[in-house]
Amino acid sequence: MNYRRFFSEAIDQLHAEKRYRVFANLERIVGSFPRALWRGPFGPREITVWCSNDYLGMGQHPTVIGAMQNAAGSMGSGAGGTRNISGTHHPIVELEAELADLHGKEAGLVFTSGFVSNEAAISTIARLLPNCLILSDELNHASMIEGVRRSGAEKKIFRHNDLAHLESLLQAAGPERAKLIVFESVYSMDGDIAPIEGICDLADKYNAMTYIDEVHAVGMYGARGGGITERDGLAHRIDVIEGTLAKGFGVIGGYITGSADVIDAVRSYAPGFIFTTALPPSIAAAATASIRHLKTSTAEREAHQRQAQHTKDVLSAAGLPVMPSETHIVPLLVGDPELCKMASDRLLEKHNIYIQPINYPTVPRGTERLRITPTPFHTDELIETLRDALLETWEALGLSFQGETQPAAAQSARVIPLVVSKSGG
Ligand SMILES: Cc1ncc(COP(=O)(O)O)c(C=O)c1O
Repeated sequence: MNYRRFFSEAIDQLHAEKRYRVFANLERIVGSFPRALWRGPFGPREITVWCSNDYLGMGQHPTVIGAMQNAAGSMGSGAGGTRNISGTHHPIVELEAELADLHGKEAGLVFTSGFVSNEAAISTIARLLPNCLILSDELNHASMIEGVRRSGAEKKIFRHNDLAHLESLLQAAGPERAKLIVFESVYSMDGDIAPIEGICDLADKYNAMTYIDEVHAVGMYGARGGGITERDGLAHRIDVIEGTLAKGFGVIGGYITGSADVIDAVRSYAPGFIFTTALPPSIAAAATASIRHLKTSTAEREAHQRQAQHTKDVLSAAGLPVMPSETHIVPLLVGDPELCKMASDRLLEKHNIYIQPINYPTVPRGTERLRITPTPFHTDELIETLRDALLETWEALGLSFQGETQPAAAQSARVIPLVVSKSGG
């Protein structure tokens, strides 16, 4: 086999399918978020980032940066070992206790990323449970899908947020079989929320275990930032709550929380936890500082919600095809991969606005979109600048406004009803 040609053809294939990804080379500057330097083909240029998952801007919070600097200054840059072999430093132990408290659970366990936490925890839990059947929402994140696959357990996919379908699968499994329901609270591409209470009711009725991914909710929802399960008073009804330290908390790492026994089992059996170097103590210290800050300060959450709603209002009033979202995520329907990339390129090159295009396989074909994530630092003025740049881009590329014919698949991805004409706002 010609290995070089093989990989070159694999890349050609991605180009042909319009799936080849180009990274924007960015440089953040503390104090100026969401502004950043884009190191593009014409040299460094200042742009506004509209697609960061540092949803609350905690990555530039002085308390978080200070905690990281202090811990790095006193404890060094790396953990120096796996958790079992010299890598368990006090800041990690503190962080795990903080996370358990955040979700009202007995114990917490930290991983190097949210991806690893899902992959390691789901695969281990479902592998340990005898003859386990996993029931997985069809829109679950790739990290959960990897966990499901790796477990080797039988899986059934239930239609997105469809309680009736989930119930029929639970019923068919029979009362004796071990069952694990895995789902997210906030779905990151559409911004919708799972019917958590209904899923818990079904789990009780059919004696299933529940595992929720709160990656796009922790820090942002609930009185103390404990996510949608905290906001809705449902955390005690979920067996395992998983989250990230990289988005709302602005650092890096992932975690699970649950009963002491479940956490102990994952800690003892999950290769993704055991056979890898622990998070640096400085990262753990920064994450703890961020969580503690957001447990008591509501200013960031309130400003975030306000600016997210304002962005939705301004863009939909201008006739732009904002898809319905119950959360801070603002998806703008394009419906074609090439046009989606062209829109993103034009926004960056002509308007100094960075929004990464979201194409298949992250979203279904025909529902390609720009996924906009406002933060508390996106001012009203920046939102108006965004609207004007989007309007110019939509006109220049002949993209569909609200109420205009969309590509077939996009038609099923509803948009917020037209408020005023597309030139309005
Ligand atoms: C729903 C969901 N779960 C898990 C992850 C992985 O989290 P992390 O970025 O911390 O690896 C992501 C990442 O984007 C995600 O969207």
